[in-house]
Amino acid sequence: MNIAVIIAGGSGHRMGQEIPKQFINVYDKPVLIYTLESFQKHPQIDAIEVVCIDGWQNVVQAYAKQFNITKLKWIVTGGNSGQESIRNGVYNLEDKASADDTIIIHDGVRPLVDDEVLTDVIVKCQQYGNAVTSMPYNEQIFVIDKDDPSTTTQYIPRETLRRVSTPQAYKFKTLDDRYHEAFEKNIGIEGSNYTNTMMVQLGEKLHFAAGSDMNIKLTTKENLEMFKAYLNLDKDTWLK
Ligand SMILES: C[C@](O)(CO)[C@H](O)COP(=O)(O)O
Repeated sequence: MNIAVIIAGGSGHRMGQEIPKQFINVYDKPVLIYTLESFQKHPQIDAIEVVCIDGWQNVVQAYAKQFNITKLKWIVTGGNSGQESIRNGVYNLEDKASADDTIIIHDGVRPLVDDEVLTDVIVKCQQYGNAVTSMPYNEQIFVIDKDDPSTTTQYIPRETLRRVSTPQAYKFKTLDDRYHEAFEKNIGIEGSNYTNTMMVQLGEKLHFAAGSDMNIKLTTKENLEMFKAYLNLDKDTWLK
């Protein structure tokens, strides 16, 4: 089975809105539903779990019914951080998923994930045991000087870098075991950590899958405007 775990646990403070960003309506549809529709229509996705900010579970249920997200099987309450939310989603699958199932973790606020990106991350995970969506860097990256943070004297050659996003796919047993280990040992769970950085800190080798420039994360108001522009560029795909 291929199970999507959609992380919708954030409160959206960075966008300066009262309503969490995954629930903001764009052309009469919540951002989260655009994301769920991408998984709903992908033939290789068997089931969807949403990890949701507390208090919004009924809203997710109602929207899923309204927009016909029939693959949605479970709604789990998020935690106090991104890593706690993903962990809750993974632990909820312990009596539902098999060891070899592919678990596709995705940010609920990345609504423009397309079929090619989803297919590649699933295929690569089945081939290598895990896969993370990634893109090359096309800007130069300079390191902040620790004694004088508004200056720099060092850069990282961009050819040596990949920027990683979601979806990311992992085999269920490894993912579940690694979350237990990480929370027991307090490794890779603080601050801006995510499944990918936790896995690397625990010694796993990750495999790159194809990414897309369109697969933006809606963090700021400007991202939201960009999202609308993309929707209008390809109305047939996204605004049906
Ligand atoms: C993929 C990711 O950038 C972590 O590598 C993820 O999108 C981070 O999400 P966050 O909500 O900004 O922590």
